Amino acid sequence: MAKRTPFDWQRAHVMVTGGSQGIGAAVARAARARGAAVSIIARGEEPLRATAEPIGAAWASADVTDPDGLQKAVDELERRSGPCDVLIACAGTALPGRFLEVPIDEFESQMRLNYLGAVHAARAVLPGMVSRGRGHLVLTSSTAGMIGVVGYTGYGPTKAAVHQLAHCLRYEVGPAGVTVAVLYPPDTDTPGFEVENSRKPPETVAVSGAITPVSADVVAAAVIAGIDKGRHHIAIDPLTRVLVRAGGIVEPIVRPILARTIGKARAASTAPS
Ligand SMILES: CCCCCCCCCCCCCCC[C@@H](O)[C@@H](N)CO
Repeated sequence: MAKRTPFDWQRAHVMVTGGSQGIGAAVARAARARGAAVSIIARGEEPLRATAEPIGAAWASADVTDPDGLQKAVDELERRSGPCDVLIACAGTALPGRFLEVPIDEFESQMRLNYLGAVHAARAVLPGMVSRGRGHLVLTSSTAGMIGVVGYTGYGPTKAAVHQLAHCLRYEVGPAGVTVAVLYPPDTDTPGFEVENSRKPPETVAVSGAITPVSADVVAAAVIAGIDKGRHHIAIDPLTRVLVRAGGIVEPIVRPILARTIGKARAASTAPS
């Protein structure tokens, strides 16, 4: 079998959406450390500047839910640092809660940001990648996009949608030389995770406990290794790796185990003290 040519980071222009903090910022730093030209896109100018300037990255402020604004930012960054070779779509949020207690607009806002934000980012860079016959897209799903997790009725479907987007898109752009990869981070220690934790129902905390949170740098290192190896699936922890491999076979096995954990957590949280 022909040996893969290692990815040439030194000649690459890497763009990261949601790049001003958390996983996005860690990925930007890791790509920069490999010698890539890095551009980061996020909404707030101050956090962007604070992340970009110390590592010598370019930045542009844009909201990934606004396709026109995002396209302008991508065009500007491509004028500055050359065509985008790698797009890592990290912008996203998780707003857990019980289905009937989550405000209805949060279902829509999470779908707009997590799913449509990935769609808009991919559409902004794909015409160029396809015409050049090369490129890497990394779209961020989640462990919670692979398996139903209690308390994530608003979030999980957005990440399942990202997973499906990548699978459908790969058929179209793979033959043109573009690799479409899906990243499945478990709980990751980021500023967003602190906010998420503050609103998790106890049963979500109980189930999430099955996987120990990882650092954003660990996720970033997995992204870099995944691109180096041309992987289509980038999972970090062993449990998520099993879920990614086994997909639908695992769900019926896992469901009764999770149901017991949830039952115990509910009973403990409603027991009189
Ligand atoms: C023997 C099988 C047990 C299976 C247990 C599966 C538990 C799965 C726990 C998933 C935790 C949720 C992961 C969400 C991760 C992030 O996407 C989220 N925190 C966003 O910030």
